[in-house]
Amino acid sequence: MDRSLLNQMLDNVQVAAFFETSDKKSTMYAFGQKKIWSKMPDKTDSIVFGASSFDDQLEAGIMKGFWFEPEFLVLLQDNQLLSSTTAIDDYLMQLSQLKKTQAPQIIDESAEADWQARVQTLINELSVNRSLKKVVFSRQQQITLSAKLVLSKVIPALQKQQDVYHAALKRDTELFITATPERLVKINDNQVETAAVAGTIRRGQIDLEDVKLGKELLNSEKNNQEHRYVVDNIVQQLGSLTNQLHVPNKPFLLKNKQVQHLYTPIQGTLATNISIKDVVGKLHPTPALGGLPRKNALVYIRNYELHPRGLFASPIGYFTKNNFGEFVVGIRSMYVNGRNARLFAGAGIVAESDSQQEYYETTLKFQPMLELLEELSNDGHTNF
Ligand SMILES: C=C(O[C@@H]1C=C(C(=O)O)C=C[C@H]1O)C(=O)O
Repeated sequence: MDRSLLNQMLDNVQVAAFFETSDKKSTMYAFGQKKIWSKMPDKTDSIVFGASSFDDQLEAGIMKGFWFEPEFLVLLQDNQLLSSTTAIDDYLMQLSQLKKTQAPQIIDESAEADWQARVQTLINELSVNRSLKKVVFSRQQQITLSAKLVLSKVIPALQKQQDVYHAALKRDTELFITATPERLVKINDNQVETAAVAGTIRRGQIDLEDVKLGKELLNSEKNNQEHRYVVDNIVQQLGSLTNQLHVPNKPFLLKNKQVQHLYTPIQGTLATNISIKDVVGKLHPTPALGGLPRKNALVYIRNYELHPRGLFASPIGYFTKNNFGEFVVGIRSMYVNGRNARLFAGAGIVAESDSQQEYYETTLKFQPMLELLEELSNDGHTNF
């Protein structure tokens, strides 16, 4: 199957979604809208794609949350097409000639100058206020581009980034794009898979340094504490929804290009009559994206982050009428509307955190989207 035609089709329709697993075994293209919602619907008689807003703060457009039942779906499994080729050909016939697009250059950038100072205030608060244990604090970077982004260019550039999920959601001029390492939940029959991803250190320049940094992360009391908050909370939240949970007693390392994380995969068997929506609703936001206790952390985020998060750090994915589905969290992400982009990065802050290190960590977490923009500005000819 010529993927470039499918990618072009994403630009030809008003509403679309793209979802690819980190092992690249499963790729989905969803085109056109049969129905739309701003909140995750309870059920579907086919398939629904979408993303929730982080905590329902006032937002416009897709950042309020956007869900749709597609008109047409293309599935690839291990690069093999599962959909009928004639149906695809018929649908692709609607492709209008695409206008030649310009490679988008970054023409303006602005960051939150006082973020590190606000993190320090948060650290001070965490050391005196025992009713707040962890807050995942984020910042945004605004970027003005010289030209609009088109998904037919974005998707192949995004796919160059390895070992992460690739997802995109589009409505009219709006796009949300993520290269996230973090699955929120996958449900297949009655099997549920989730993971705690929290605790971060950079990658080393050479193997020896990388292994040393990995060990440092695995042995770091501060990072293990941050991570345990997430594991314990997931286990607690899933308690009433599952019959059995398998939780390794020690985290592994999950490595991406810029960072490595502590990672605990968690599997279980779903109790009867539990929907994927119930699971997403219970888990989101885990203390990897919100904090602990959840309510207090969300109040803190609302009061001290400068902008609402929209779809950042929120569930993005799909589910079917048979309660199959997969959701990831929209981190290492950006929102684009026309020529304006907003990039997001956050870090879990605890009383033992160092504001300068957290600043550096968020700088690394912006990189996937900055590299994507760099790649697009060279029209796909950059080799990182
Ligand atoms: C919030 C982000 O990442 C989350 C926070 C992490 C941490 O604090 O160590 C690690 C992975 C993610 O769960 C982000 O990338 O923006």
